[in-house]
Amino acid sequence: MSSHPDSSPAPMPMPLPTPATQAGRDGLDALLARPGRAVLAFDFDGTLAPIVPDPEQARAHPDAVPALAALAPKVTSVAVVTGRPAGVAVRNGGFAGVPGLEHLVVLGHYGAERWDAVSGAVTAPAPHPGVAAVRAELPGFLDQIGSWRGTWIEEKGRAVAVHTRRAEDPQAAFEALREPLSELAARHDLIVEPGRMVLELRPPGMDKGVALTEYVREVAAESVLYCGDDLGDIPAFAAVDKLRSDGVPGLLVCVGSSEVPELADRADLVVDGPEGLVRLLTAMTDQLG
Ligand SMILES: O=P(O)(O)OC[C@H]1O[C@H](O[C@H]2O[C@H](CO)[C@@H](O)[C@H](O)[C@H]2O)[C@H](O)[C@@H](O)[C@@H]1O
Repeated sequence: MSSHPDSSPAPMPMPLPTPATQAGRDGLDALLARPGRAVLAFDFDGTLAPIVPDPEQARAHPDAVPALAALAPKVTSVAVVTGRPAGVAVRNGGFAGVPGLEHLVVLGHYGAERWDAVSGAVTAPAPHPGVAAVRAELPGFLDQIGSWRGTWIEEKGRAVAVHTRRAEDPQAAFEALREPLSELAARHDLIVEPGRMVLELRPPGMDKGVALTEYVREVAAESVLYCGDDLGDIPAFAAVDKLRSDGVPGLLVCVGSSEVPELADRADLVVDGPEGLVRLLTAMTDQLG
């Protein structure tokens, strides 16, 4: 066999996995049959970006943005739907100015904020007054209910999050703080959004399911793929279920983890970490030619 670059064989296309459910297979078939009418939406942390102890250090997997950029021109739209502020997801994801992602949309704060690559601007509602009140009260409140060493507060602008991943016992800290933080949130007309070793106090009225459904309608998509890894993605999974019952085929993909087993149970396809998602995106791109 010659090793000359001109005569080297073309790389083998990445094999496309088969979804475990009929609804998922229908969703994937519809997406591949009419990619020009499909929306692909992805969570950020744990899905496009590996989980790390410090949220500031989270970055998209190095192959994730190139994989999205290769696939995006073949479909109607690619969106990132995240609990992060939209601007933070854009920065940590490295999503701005990427050829192929000229029409990317990032729906931040569970859909309350929106960044789009066309304008490069973020639109957002007025801040909820409860967030400022909770921000002021939270440090003293945490001291009062007991010291969970390693627990810390993430300032998110339109929300505040209490992280337990770096506590001595992350799960015990999460469980112990959940109820008191729910009461604190309720006193200020906020809700608690639980996630992977994090309890976020944020305004009510928006979730990833509402955000995804509105976006699918806005771009008149005829099929949808949603991929996530966390509890905050469950409303988006439920939204895809509802869209399917309304006649819009969909594929639910879970980036599996031992921290959120319930999401894998609801998915049509489970992939192994952001690397597994990159393999899926590459296989879809290969399939679409
Ligand atoms: O909707 P997402 O994009 O999944 O964002 C949800 C939360 O993600 C971040 O926290 C998670 O990722 C961190 C970095 O890997 C990790 O340290 C933490 O334990 C995870 O919960 C982010 O910090 C939160 O604000 C988001 O709500």
